Amino acid sequence: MARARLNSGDAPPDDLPKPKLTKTTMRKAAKLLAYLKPYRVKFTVGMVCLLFSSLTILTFPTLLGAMIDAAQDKQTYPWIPMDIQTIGGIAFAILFVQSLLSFFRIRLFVEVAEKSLAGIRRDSYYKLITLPLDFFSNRRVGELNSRLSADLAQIQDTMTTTLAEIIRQIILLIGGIGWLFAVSMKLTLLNLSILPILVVVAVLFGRFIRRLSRQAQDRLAESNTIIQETLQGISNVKAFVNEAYEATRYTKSLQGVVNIAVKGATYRGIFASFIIFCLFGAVVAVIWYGSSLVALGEISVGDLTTYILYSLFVAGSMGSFPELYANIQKAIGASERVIEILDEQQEDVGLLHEEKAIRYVIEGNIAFDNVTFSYPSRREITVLNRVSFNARAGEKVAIVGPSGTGKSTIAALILQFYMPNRGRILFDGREASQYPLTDIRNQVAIVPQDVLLFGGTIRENIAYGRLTADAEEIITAAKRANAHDFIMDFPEGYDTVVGERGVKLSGGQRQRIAIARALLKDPAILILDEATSSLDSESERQVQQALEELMKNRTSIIIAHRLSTIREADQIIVVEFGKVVASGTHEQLMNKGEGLYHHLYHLQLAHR
Ligand SMILES: Nc1ncnc2c1ncn2[C@@H]1O[C@H](COP(=O)(O)OP(=O)(O)OP(=O)(O)O)[C@@H](O)[C@H]1O
Repeated sequence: MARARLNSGDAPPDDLPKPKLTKTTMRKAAKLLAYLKPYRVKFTVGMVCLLFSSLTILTFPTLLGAMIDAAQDKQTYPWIPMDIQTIGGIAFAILFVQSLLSFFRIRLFVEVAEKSLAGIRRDSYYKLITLPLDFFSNRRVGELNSRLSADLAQIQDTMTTTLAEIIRQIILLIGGIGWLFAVSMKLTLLNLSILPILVVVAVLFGRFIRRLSRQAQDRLAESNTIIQETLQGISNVKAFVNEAYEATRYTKSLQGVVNIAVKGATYRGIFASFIIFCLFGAVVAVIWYGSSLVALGEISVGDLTTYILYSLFVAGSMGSFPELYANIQKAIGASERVIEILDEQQEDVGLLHEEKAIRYVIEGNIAFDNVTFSYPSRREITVLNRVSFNARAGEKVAIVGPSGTGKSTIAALILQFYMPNRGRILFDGREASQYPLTDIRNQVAIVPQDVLLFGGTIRENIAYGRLTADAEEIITAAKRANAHDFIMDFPEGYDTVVGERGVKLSGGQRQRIAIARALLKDPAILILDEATSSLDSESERQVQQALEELMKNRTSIIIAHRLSTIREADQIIVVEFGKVVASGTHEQLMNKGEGLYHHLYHLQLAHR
């Protein structure tokens, strides 16, 4: 049964998993009902409207039957006057009340559902942004996002329509069957012996057809992937002269779509004729038998009309239950997954601006004391093994080593994205755990390898370093980061929108924006994850200059890929397979005459 959507948001996809309805799953889902609590008065009023609007609908068949009987000078029920005009008037009055009740029901339910859903959405988002990084490393963010929005859309659909619909259909079903028995016991028994069989067959057949059409959709999606792939890699297709191969591949895939669609059409055709035959067959049977009862004088024509109308109600609600039940199942599965996210353990990060204020100032001394670490998602691999080093406030410390040895992991640990399994990380001689998490992150800035800018203006992107910065401070930071000139070259200057819908910035430009952002933050500790991809020499010079400016007066941890840039470092730490294998200044390490650093340095010189 197709129902119009009354709410915002995307329609939930059909393929949401449906869990078994058990006590535990229901109890979990019920947790979300707490979000309805603040709106319980409106919800209750909505329920009352729903109850009365469903009950009023049930009076119509009786009234209409009585009207037909009144036309033949018969009075079916003593409590309904035998006058067409009066009955017509009553019917319209009830209709009016019913419409009013329906309006309030829909209006209140949608309001309550939207408001409580906004609460669930808000809490899920708050939770997501305060979850530790580990949570995200196990999941693909795009998937998480679409999963969550599909789940929330399903819950929303259930809250706004499915719940109300179930209650309405139950009232119609019970009330309808009650009235059917009241009108004619014999007819009802005949009817009840056919209807359920019909409904069951229809539901089963319907499910089979739905599966077929889903297969057709999947096939179509597959063939669309071919188009997408080839268009994205069109230069490859052309370079390898593989047009013919792709054309055949697509044609084959299309043939598959057609085959399955035609198969679906055959079954759909059978199904439609079967349903039409049975539905009308049932109507014919009831009217046939009913008419003979009328002929025998057992029931009146009005009764027969009343009866037919009630049977339609009952059949309608029986038919709607499978879909409603499936929706509830999906909603419960969706709630479970949302609850799982809401129950995750979050980091100790507040969501109020006041909570950002720094309580313990860090001067900039960092020490790693025998730190051993493996990522929670890959416990079996020890990424850092008893790593120790000491960076005094204001020093430049470079970390070098082959790719994949754990350099970026050291940066992630300084930022407290993860906690060491063993050993300690100290800031100014105090253990990291003694500081509030926000204090550490507020006083450490990172200029990452791959700078991600948000889809806003350049001004907003720089201000992300310190949201309270004024226009002048932003410009000063940009000037110090060698970014001001290129920003002013854009017609809209600082208001230039970057990212997908705006200007695409070059790697070097993005880095300078990130440097300006870090300058604005003015941290005690700076982590510089050098970009692996090399910039052209002019851009490189500009970035290098900006970095020198940024590194002044603070502790800098440089994860270096180009050894030429770190010759001046106060200390170079050489890491291999997660262990510190050597440390010292450039001269000290070179003077050894052998070792990893020496080797790497010569390797890079040779590649110049
Ligand atoms: N989130 C993560 N979950 C699990 N393993 C990870 C994660 N991030 C990195 N690793 C693994 O940890 C090891 C160290 O990675 P890391 O990024 O610290 O190396 P790196 O020295 O910075 O490398 P590069 O120089 O290539 O940037 C690698 O084997 C990597 O596969």
